[in-house]
Amino acid sequence: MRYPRVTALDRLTVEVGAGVTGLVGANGAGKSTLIKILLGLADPTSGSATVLGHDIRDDGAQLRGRVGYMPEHDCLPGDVSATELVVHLARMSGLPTDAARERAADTLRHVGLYEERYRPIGGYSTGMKQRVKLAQALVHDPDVVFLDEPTNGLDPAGRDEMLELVRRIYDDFGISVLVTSHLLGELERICDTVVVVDAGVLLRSSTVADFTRASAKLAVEVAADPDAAAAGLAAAGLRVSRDGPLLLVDLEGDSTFDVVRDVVADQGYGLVRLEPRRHHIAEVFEQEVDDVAV
Ligand SMILES: Nc1ncnc2c1ncn2[C@@H]1O[C@H](COP(=O)(O)OP(=O)(O)OP(=O)(O)O)[C@@H](O)[C@H]1O
Repeated sequence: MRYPRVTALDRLTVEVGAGVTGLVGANGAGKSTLIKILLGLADPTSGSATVLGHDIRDDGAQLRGRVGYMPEHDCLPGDVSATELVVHLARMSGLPTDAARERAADTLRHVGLYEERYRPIGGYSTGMKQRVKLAQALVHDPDVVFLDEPTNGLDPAGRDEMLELVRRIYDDFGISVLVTSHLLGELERICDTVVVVDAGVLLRSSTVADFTRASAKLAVEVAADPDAAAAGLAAAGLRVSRDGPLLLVDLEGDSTFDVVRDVVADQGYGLVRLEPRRHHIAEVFEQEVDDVAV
């Protein structure tokens, strides 16, 4: 997708299956552009895409009937209530009036809007507005939803609640989700698959499990002084490094667990935690950058 001054998406080839998929990239990476193309709202300058088997160039109206869309920016009219807006949009999607009312009430309740839903949206907090945007994306029971930065502008507690809601869209209703964020960490928590885009170029697309594959280290936390415990474990023949209060022991096999247990018990270090370490996605990227730098 080329705009006059910038190539927003550059030879991006990606396939996304059912489940919750995260689309992550810095501001300007091309996430919103990709969503608008997939909705058939923006015409790519070259290339092709299909959504649920519909070609984006020819079947825009049909595919939008099966897709829900939560736009990024504040686009809600301030002088109507959440109920009025969501009922209206449900009817626009083809639901008869009674069904639209019923679905709107259910959906607003599901996203956590109760009595407030009868008040004008203009007086809502950012978190409530995000919930209205989410409700209207779900009200016509789509097969897939595209959520553009649903956690934008929310405080940490609001982010957690929104992420939980996003995950439940698939777990409770079987509606697949494509959700964008510039924060890798939050997508890692709720997504099955993550697609990483940078300046319009695909960096990586893989399952979160692949990203966060277990590293060959055992994280050990003890109540005693970690320096003393590190020395004790090293004396037993283990290779030990430190990550703050955590001791990272090279995992040679199952016997490493036994050696750690025995040393910690014999020396009375007081075991707090013993677990194979998993990478966070961000660490995988840092590692890849380090490898390239080396
Ligand atoms: N209508 C447009 N005309 C010209 N350039 C555009 C247009 N829309 C987006 N761009 C440019 O395309 C690039 C990708 O923008 P896009 O909004 O898709 O990124 P994004 O990853 O969604 O970021 P953000 O979260 O900030 O919206 C940016 O450089 C942006 O300035």
